[in-house]
Amino acid sequence: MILKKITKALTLDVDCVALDCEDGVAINRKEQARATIRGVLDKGRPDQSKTDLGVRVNSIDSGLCHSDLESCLSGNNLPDTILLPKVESSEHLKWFADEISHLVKNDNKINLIIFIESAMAFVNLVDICKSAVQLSKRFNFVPTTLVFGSDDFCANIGATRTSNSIEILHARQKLVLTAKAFNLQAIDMVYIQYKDLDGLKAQSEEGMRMGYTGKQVIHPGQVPVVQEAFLPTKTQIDWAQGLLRSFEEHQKTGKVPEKWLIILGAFAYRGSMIDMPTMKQAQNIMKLAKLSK
Ligand SMILES: CC(C)(COP(=O)(O)OP(=O)(O)OC[C@H]1O[C@@H](n2cnc3c(N)ncnc32)[C@H](O)[C@@H]1OP(=O)(O)O)[C@@H](O)C(=O)NCCC(=O)NCCSC(=O)C[C@H](O)C(=O)O
Ligand SMILES: [Mg+2]
Repeated sequence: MILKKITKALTLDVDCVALDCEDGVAINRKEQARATIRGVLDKGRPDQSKTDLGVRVNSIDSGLCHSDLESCLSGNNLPDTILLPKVESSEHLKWFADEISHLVKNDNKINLIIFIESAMAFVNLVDICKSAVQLSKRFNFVPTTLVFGSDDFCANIGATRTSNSIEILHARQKLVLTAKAFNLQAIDMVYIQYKDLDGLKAQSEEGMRMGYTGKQVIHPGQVPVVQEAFLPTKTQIDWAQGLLRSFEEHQKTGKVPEKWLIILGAFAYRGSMIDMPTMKQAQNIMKLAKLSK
């Protein structure tokens, strides 16, 4: 990623900027990318910026990861997050924990975002998550997120891309399911046709409905479309607020609002049966709405 793009990325209203040493950088530019990233970290984050500043290092098996980590973890300003691509086993996590223990000298905890992007990674996914959680208790990193690396995944399993993405459906569902089991965020696949904003919107909304908490973006033009797709709509917020208000009222007064019909512990609200799972969905919507303010 060249400095011009990094500078622009740091002005965007995004949750995390990933400074890339990996697949966005040509093999003969790796040293230059490390030096540029070191310079950006040394300058410090722009004033008032709440954006998480991350570095995507090269994969452990590439043989380049140690030098990437050494460079980005060596100065006074550390990145908030390391994005570790092509993680395939708990051994990879052990290697990473050992590196971090040697390179991070103070008590700082670095966030870890794990890219899952091969058949072997999916076969070992539960072990990878267990290992990340266990190791984080003894080493100074915090696993926060799994990312679905769909492009590498398709290359790895020899899949052909289709318009309805059937070839990645199982993996896409497995990632979100496993992430949630370990209380990790799940970040959805990248949409590489960066000029096709309608296609991006449809894929983003699909990911959000599947339970993903966000999506990778590769171009500034993708940011507003993805943010809108992952935030609750006004209609959803009105529904959730109304439901929670009515429920609180009911809890206080013990009276059933007239519009509620109690049936075996459930009640009716705006024409739907509501029970505890639906209340939790309403709470999820409000939590997300508050986070986005
Ligand atoms: C895809 C691109 C190469 C297109 O770049 P470009 O032709 O320069 O686009 P534009 O002329 O439309 O750019 C308009 C302005 O926006 C800036 N820009 C473009 N992209 C970025 C960016 N990523 N971050 C910040 N700023 C950006 C341009 O500089 C222009 O600025 P200005 O002149 O001031 O108006 C390019 O978008 C790009 O390189 N994107 C990133 C590619 C990348 O990182 N790929 C790797 C990540 S995806 C992945 O890893 C997949 C995953 O691992 C998997 O396996 O699935
Ligand atoms: Mg990849």
